[in-house]
Amino acid sequence: MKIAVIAHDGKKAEMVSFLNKNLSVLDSANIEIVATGTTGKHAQNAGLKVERVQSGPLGGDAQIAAQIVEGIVKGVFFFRDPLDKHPHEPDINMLMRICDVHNIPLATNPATAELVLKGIVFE
Ligand SMILES: O=C(CO)COP(=O)(O)O
Repeated sequence: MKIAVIAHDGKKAEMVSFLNKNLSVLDSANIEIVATGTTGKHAQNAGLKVERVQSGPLGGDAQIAAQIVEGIVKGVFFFRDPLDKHPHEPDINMLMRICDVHNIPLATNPATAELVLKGIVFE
């Protein structure tokens, strides 16, 4: 199963630590990860194996949405920063809408991500 991970700048460290903490769970469930460009770079720099698409503001959110529409991505972990502004807010809203259109689990903070991951693993 493939999941997408995305984190705004203020949340990238939290995303890397969430992935590191759950590394063995992700591996044992054969979960592949696709990430937006800069989030993926941070994950790769921490030694994690992830596929990268474009950076979010350059269309990465749209690329992940397309993978949801195509039935490739089955869950989204999107650690949004509610205290920052994002010039590509329309793309962010579009991605969240596409998750709802296709009934794809969407975790927007680490607490929810833990619960969703448990659900995915024990599915
Ligand atoms: O902005 C983002 C999602 O909206 C994240 O993109 P990056 O991972 O490229 O920073």
